[in-house]
Order: sequence, then C-alpha cells, then structure tokens
Amino acid sequence: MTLTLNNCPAPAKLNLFLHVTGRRADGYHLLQSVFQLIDRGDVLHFATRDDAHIRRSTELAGVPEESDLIVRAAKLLQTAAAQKNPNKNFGADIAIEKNLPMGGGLGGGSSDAATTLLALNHLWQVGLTRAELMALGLQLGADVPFFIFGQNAFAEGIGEALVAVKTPDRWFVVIEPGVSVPTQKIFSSSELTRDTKPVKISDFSGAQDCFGKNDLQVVAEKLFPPVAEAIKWLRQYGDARMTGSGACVFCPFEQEQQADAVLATVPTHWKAWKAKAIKHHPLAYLQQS
Ligand SMILES: C[C@](O)(CO)[C@H](O)COP(=O)(O)OP(=O)(O)OC[C@H]1O[C@@H](n2ccc(N)nc2=O)[C@H](O)[C@@H]1O
Ligand SMILES: Nc1ncnc2c1ncn2[C@@H]1O[C@H](COP(=O)(O)OP(=O)(O)OP(=O)(O)O)[C@@H](O)[C@H]1O
Repeated sequence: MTLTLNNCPAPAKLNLFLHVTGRRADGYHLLQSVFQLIDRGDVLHFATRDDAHIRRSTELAGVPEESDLIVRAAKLLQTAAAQKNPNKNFGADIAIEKNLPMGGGLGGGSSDAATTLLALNHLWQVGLTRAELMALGLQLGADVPFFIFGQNAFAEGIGEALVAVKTPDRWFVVIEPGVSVPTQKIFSSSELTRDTKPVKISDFSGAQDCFGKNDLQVVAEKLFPPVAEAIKWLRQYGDARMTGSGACVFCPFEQEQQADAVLATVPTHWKAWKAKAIKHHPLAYLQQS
C-alpha cells in the first residue's frame, strides 16, 4: 500500500552570528553560531514504494541523483530501516519544489535532507529517536542535525552540539546576490581567522541585534564581490550580514512594514524577499523524542 506525505516544508536557516573559534585535527572548523529558522524554504512530497527503490521524481539542476542530499538521506535511513525490519522493502518516490538558492548559506540541501529523514522515519515507521536521526544526519552535513533538532539553537562543535535558545520575533529581508558560494572554498581560505574568543550563550540571550559577527563574511566578500555589494547596500537599513558561508545576506526588522519598505527599494538585479522568524520546525510534530 502506498502511503503519502505531501507538502512537507524544509525551512531555511539564518546564522545570526557565526564565530570560528578553532580547527579540529581533521580540518573541520570549530564554530559558535545561533541558528534561526525562517518561514521560507523548499517543499517536499513523499510516497512510499514497496520495491525498495528510492526515486527522485523531480530534477535538481546540476545535482546528479546519487549526490542529491535528499536521495542520500533516504538511502541512509533505508539501511537503518532494513536492519530493524529485514523482511520489509522500504522505498520511496520523492519530489521537490526548490525555492532556496544552492550555495546560499541558507542550509537548503541540509534542510531537504533533514525533512527527508523526518518524513520517511514517520512513513516507514522506523522508530528512530530524534538523537538517532541527528546522528544519521551528521553523516550528510554539519547543518543537518540542527534541522532535526527542530528549534532555534546555539550551536558549538562543528555545528552539531545544540542548545535551544530564544530569539526575538522579527522579520528579515534576505538578498540573494546571484552567486553560489562553495562552503569548502571559504573554510579553506588562508585569510580566514580561526581564533575568535569563545562566547557564552548568556552573552547572546536577549540581544535585540544579531550579536557578534560572521567570521566567514570577510573571506566571502573578497572572493565574491556581489556579496560585498549586497551587504553594503543592505547596511543602510540596519545590522546587515551574511548567513553561513554565503552568498545570501540579511537584515533584521522588528516590524513587517519596515521589511516591506526596504524590499520595495532593492535594486532589481538582485532577487530579494522577506521572511519571518519561526520558533519550531514545521515537522517537529512528527518526532516525539
Ligand atoms: C557554515 C555553515 O553553513 C554554518 O551553518 C555550516 O557549518 C556548513 O555546513 P554544511 O553546508 O552542511 O557543510 P558540510 O557539507 O558539512 O561541509 C562542507 C565543507 O565545509 C567545511 N566545514 C564545514 C563545517 C565546519 N564546521 N567546518 C568546516 O571546515 C569542510 O571543508 C567541509 O568539507
Ligand atoms: N537537495 C539538495 N539541495 C541543494 N543542494 C544540494 C542538494 N543535494 C546536494 N546538493 C549540493 O550541496 C551544495 C550546497 O547546497 P546548499 O543549498 O545546502 O548550500 P548552502 O545553503 O550554502 O548550505 P550551508 O548553509 O549548509 O553551507 C550544492 O551546491 C549542491 O551541489
């Protein structure tokens, strides 16, 4: 019997600040960041199959099926499901409406992977706990555990050590500068500073601005001039900065009307939109523990 779960959101994140505090022996960087969920993202649709095939029913330009994080997430969960229940075939057809830019620093691919793990854990009745799904997700990318965690969070480690944090209700204007930034290119730069002094979560709590800075921004601005241009333009209106490793930049506003007023003046060569801060991942209800 085919079971379906349609219109599953994969929300984007903004890194309100992102400090690089060190580097591990394996080359991965130690970070401190606050991850903020927003009400804009991709949308995924799932239908189970009983022949053990995982199929992508929509194309994703430039991403072959075997490297698509959605397909990789489904296959990872399929292995775990088969170990728990060897007599059953776990398969799925997955369609995606891609709204988030790739290499945008909005965590699009990671969020797609997290939504896939949450939806298929439910549809296939695998019964993995939230912690088990987060551990699987970490194999796919440093941002995936956050989306499964399901709440705004202060992140440490390589981004996987998470503590829930309260963030203000507000609106963001986000500009897509029209370039795709490969995360690895920013982290491997010799110009990246890796020694920001660690902060405590209590330093952030209650801060109305975005707090701190994004250490990856200096490098991205140098390598990708459109990022620098977008930040310079948006800074006229507030504490604008880059999210993740770029390319997108954002600025917070207390009122929706303020965001609308700024949006109306964004130069037409950039794609720009507004988004609202949300407190929980919309699929958090699927995961009990
Ligand atoms: C910069 C952030 O977007 C902040 O949210 C994330 O930490 C990046 O997460 P992601 O896109 O899921 O990144 P991954 O796919 O895990 O890593 C891509 C590449 O970025 C570098 N990388 C990533 C995360 C990290 N803490 N240190 C790193 O050095 C590694 O070279 C890695 O090969
Ligand atoms: N389903 C997917 N959606 C987007 N990108 C994918 C997907 N599967 C694989 N990728 C690859 O992952 C790369 C990073 O994409 P993503 O949109 O997650 O970047 P990002 O927003 O910069 O992420 P982050 O903020 O985590 O650094 C893409 O350039 C693409 O090659």
